[in-house]
Amino acid sequence: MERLQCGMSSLEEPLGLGDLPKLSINRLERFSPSACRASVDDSNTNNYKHRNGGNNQTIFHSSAHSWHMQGQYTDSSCNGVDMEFRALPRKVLWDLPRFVKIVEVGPRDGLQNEKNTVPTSVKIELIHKLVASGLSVVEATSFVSPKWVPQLADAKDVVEGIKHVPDVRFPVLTPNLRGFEAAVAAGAKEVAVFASASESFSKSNLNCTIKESLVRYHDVVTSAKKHGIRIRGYVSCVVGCPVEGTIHPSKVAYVAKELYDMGCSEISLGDTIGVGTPGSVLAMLEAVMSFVPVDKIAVHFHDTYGQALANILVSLQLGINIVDSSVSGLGGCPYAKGATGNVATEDVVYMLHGLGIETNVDLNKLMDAGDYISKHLGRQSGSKTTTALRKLTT
Ligand SMILES: CC(C)(COP(=O)([O-])OP(=O)([O-])OC[C@H]1O[C@@H](n2cnc3c(N)ncnc32)[C@H](O)[C@@H]1OP(=O)([O-])[O-])[C@@H](O)C(=O)NCCC(=O)NCCSC(=O)C[C@@](C)(O)CC(=O)[O-]
Repeated sequence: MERLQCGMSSLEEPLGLGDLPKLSINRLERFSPSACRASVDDSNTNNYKHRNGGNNQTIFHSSAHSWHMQGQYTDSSCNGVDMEFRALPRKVLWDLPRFVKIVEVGPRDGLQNEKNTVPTSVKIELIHKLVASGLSVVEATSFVSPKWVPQLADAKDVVEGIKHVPDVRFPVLTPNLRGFEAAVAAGAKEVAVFASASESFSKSNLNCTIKESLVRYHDVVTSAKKHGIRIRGYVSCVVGCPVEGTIHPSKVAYVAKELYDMGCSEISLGDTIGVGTPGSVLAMLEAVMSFVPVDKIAVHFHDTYGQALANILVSLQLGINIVDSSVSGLGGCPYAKGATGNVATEDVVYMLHGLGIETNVDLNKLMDAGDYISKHLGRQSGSKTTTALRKLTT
């Protein structure tokens, strides 16, 4: 009990650089002004380095100076002031990827937490709208116990309703072999397993210890390999846990390494209760990157404390180019008290396009998908971008 109170109170303060563990944090040096200057000097006007799977590659960002309005880039003419603006992001922000793959998790992470179960037909229509916006990976549902997550008890029907959609990945969550087999029987081509860096959260979310969950997932991965099914691995509570408080990066690195070594093709790091700040996220990523290649890491931020975009930016600067997000900022975990929604996909797209990073997503169509589900849920969109842009156009 004493431990629990202690843990809870530690989450009242933001986790910052003061909480950095004694890990090798040599990458921090790359954030120093002198390191940035060196990078800009090396860049020779429009070119600069970015890391891709550990290799340095020179890229060109023609629209890094642009801002994004109603789905359009607004490139102004090249006068002296514009040139200065164009140079600015490269002086301050560097090492950014050219393309970011967005993994839309709204239909699963978003809708699993709704008080009223959303009808299957609405879920399917939402997924179609998300795909129409250009998203190429949409996490569709979970094959978990309906006693634990009744909102997603229609998983089979959802997969049935989207299986004809070509060229889009639809991963589904599977907590055990039983869920995996049901997913494959329904026609799923990709699954995700979800472990935790916190023992307490593992117990409340999966009713087992971290080790037991990893044993289960080993069976799932073995079976997935046999079926040629791609498998994603989540680690939740990567910065903080609602019960244990601060989670040490070494615990996250351990679970991430286990999932990667057993054969997960991508490891998504979930700040389940959204307590991370760029300082604590940096330390956590640093630890994981010692064991998992940067191009296999995704970040998954809930926006409880309004830190998600800042955390994504710091992740991009480390070379990560896969970002999970949820349309309209839907979400939360039924087993993580106090967790609010994921960062809104619309806000992520707005920021990325503003940085000149491509996503292949049409912001207007994405906002339409957000409007559709928000209207159904009877509430305003959780996306600040949608709120701002809709005010301009109505
Ligand atoms: C893992 C269990 C099943 C253990 O649950 P349990 O109660 O320990 O397991 P059990 O084996 O005793 O089974 C209980 C009942 O569920 C059935 N069952 C068992 N497995 C399945 C299955 N796959 N599909 C359908 N039914 C299943 C099983 O047959 C049995 O039915 P009964 O005999 O009582 O009628 C349960 O704890 C569970 O389903 N947990 C999932 C909870 C969940 O989905 N949480 C939200 C995920 S969000 C998250 O983890 C974070 C993430 C990924 O979003 C990242 C982030 O945000 O940071």
